[in-house]
Amino acid sequence: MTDPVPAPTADTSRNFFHDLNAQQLAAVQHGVGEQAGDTRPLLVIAGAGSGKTNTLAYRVANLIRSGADPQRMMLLTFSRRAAQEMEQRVGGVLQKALGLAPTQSLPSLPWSGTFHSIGARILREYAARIGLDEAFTIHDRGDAEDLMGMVRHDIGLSETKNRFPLKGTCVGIYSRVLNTREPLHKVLQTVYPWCAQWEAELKRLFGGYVEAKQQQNVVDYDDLLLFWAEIMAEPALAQEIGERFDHLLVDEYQDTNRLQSEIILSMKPTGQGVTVVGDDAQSIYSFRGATVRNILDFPHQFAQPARIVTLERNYRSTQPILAASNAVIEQARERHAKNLWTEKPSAHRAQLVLVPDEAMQARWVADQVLQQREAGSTLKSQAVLFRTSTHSAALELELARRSIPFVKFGGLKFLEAAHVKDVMAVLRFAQNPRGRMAGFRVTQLIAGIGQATATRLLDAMAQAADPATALQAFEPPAQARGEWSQFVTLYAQLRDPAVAWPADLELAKAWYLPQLERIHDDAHVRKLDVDQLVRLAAGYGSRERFLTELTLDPPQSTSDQSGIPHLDEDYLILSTIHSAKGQEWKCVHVLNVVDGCIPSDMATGTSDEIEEERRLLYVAMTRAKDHLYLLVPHRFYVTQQGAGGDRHMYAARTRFITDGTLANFEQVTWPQAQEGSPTSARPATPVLQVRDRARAAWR
Ligand SMILES: Nc1ncnc2c1ncn2[C@@H]1O[C@H](COP(=O)(O)OP(=O)(O)OP(=O)(O)O)[C@@H](O)[C@H]1O
Repeated sequence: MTDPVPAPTADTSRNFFHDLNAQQLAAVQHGVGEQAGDTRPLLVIAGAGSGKTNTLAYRVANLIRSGADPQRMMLLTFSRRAAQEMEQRVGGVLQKALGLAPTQSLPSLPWSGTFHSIGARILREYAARIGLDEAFTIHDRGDAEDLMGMVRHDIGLSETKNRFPLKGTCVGIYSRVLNTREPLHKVLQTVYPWCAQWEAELKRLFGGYVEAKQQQNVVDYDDLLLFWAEIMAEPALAQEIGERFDHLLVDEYQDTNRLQSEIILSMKPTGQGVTVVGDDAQSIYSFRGATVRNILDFPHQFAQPARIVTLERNYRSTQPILAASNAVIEQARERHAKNLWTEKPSAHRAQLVLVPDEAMQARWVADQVLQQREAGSTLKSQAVLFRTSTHSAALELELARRSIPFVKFGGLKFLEAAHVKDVMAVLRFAQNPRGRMAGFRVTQLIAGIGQATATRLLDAMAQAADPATALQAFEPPAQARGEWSQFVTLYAQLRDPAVAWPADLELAKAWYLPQLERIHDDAHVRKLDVDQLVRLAAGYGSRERFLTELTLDPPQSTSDQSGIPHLDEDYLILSTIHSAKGQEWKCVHVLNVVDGCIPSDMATGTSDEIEEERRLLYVAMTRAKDHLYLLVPHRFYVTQQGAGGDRHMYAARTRFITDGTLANFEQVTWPQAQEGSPTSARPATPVLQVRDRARAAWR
C-alpha cells in the first residue's frame, strides 16, 4: 500500500507549476481541479524537444495530487524503459512539489507499460472468460517465423514450383493484416505486390498458423493486441474494463496502429479521461502497421471533439539546428501545423560534411568525436545515428582501431542470441508444456536427441491429456538415456510449485551450462549473457512475468558484440535512428545522408514511404542539442541496383535537403581538395574489375 498523497496547498501549487511554460501548463491542468467540468479528450501535439515527457509526467502527478487513484490510471508507453522513467519522473515531481520526505513512499503506477505488456495482463485476467488457457506463453517474432515456417512446410507450400514467400515475409503479411485491419488482398496489393498471386495459399497458411498457435497454447505479439481489441468489442466486457480506469494516457501516439486506436476508443467512447501525446512529424513506425492517421484523426473520433494543445517551444536544440530541422519537415505533405521555436542562440549552423567514401566518413567522425571530447563533451553526450544497423560497420572498425569505447543500439538484440534463446526456451517449455517451438529447441540441446526424436516426443505430448506426464514417460533412444533422465529431473523441478522464482532459473542455468560448453567454442563469452539473464531475473516477481516482459521488451545488447564497456565508463553511443527515438545528445552525427540511404533504396516505392523517410531524417536531426553533423559520402554502398553494378555508387545528397534549404547548413568538404591528392577527384574508371572476375568464376 502506498501512503495517501497530501492535499496541495496554494504554496505547493505555485511551486508545482513553476517549471512549466503556458502551453505545458494548459496540458497539465486540462480537466483537473477548477477545470474538472471540461471532459473533452486531450490531444497534446508536442514538437520535438518541447518537453513532452516532462509534461506527461506533470500531468500524471497533477492528477494524483488532485485525488486521482494511481491504480485507476492506465499509462501506455512505447517501451518498458519509458514506462519506468515515467514512474520515476512522476515520483520526482510529486516529491519536489509536495515536499515529501525521501523516505516517504511514492505512488506506483501499476498499470503503466507498453500496449503489448498491458494487453498480456488483460488477457491473463480475462482468459477464462474468452476461452483462453491462462498458462499461455508468448512467441516473439523469431518463434512466430519458425512456427509459420513449420506450418508452411506441413501444408506443402515449401515445395511449390514458383517460390512461395519465405516464412519472414509470411509473418510480415499476417501481422500487417492484423494491425492495419485491412483485408489480405489490399495488403498484398499495396505492400507485397510480388506475393499477390499467392492470396489463396496465404489464407490457407494463416488459417493453419492460427490453428497451430491454439493447439500449443501460445500467442504471438499481434494476438496480444488483437485479443484485447476483441475483448473490447464485447460491450459488457468493454464497459467493465473501461470503468476500471478513470484516466487513460498514451505516449508516442503517432506510432500507434489501427488496433491500438480501436482499443482506446472502445475503452473510453466519450473521450473523458483520455490524454494522448505525440508528434505527427516524428511518426516512423509504419512498417509495423503504425499509422500517422491516428494522430491526425484523433480530434474527431470520440463522442465529443478533443481539445488540442500544441507545445511549440523547443528546449533542446540551438536556433540554427532547429532552423535546419524545420526546413526539412516544412516540406512534408500533411501535418498538424506548428512553429517550433527556441531561445538558444548559437553561431554554429548544422554542418553538411562532404567526404569521399564511407571509410573517410568513419575517420572524420572518429576525429570529430575525439576533438569534441577534448573540448569537454564526454563520449556519452555524443551519438552517431544511422538508417540501418549495418551502416555503422566501417565506423565500428575505426573506433575499435582507436580504442574508442562504444555501445550500439538497434543491432542484434540480447534475446536473439542463440544461448539466451536456449535458456528462455527451457523456462517457457516448463511454463507451457504444449509450446512446441520451445520444446523443439530444448530437447534438441540434449546430446543424442535430434529432430526425429524431438518430433516423436512433442507429438506424444500434444496427444496426451497431461503433456508433462507424457514427457516423463517418454522412451528416448538408448544413446541419450543418461542425459535425458537429467533433463526429466530438471523438468519436474521446474514444474514443481514449491520451487520459487528465481530458483528455477538457477536450476535451468545449472543444467544448461554443460550443454553450452559442448555446443559452442566461445562458451565463456556466452556464459556472461546467461549470468546477465540471472541478474535480470531478480527484478521480476514470477517466471510468468519474467517471460512475458522480456519477450515483449527485451534488453538491447549482448556480450557477443565487441567492446561493451562497463556502465560507469564513458562510451560513445551508436544507434539506429529508430532506436534514438525520444533521446537527446549534445553532439549528433548522422551517417550517409544520401539518397539511397535516407530515403532508403528499399523505401522509395510510394509517397507515403518517402514521407516517412523524411520524418526519420527529422527525428535524427532533432536529437541534437548543440552540434549537428550530417555526413554525405560521395561513394556509397547501395543494396539495390541493376545487374552488373559494382554495388558502390556515386551518391547524391538526400533529396530532403533541397538547394532552397542549403542556406541553413554550413558545407564542409573533407579532406580539403589538394593538387594530385587521390581523394580530390573521382577515381578513374578501373581497368580491371577483380570483384566481377571473382564472381564470374563461379557462374
Ligand atoms: N519548461 C521547461 N523548461 C526548461 N526545460 C525544459 C522544459 N520542458 C522541457 N525541458 C527540457 O527540454 C528537453 C526536451 O524535453 P523532452 O525530452 O521531454 O522532449 P520531448 O518533447 O520528449 O522530445 P522528442 O519528442 O523530440 O523526443 C529536456 O532536456 C527537458 O529537460
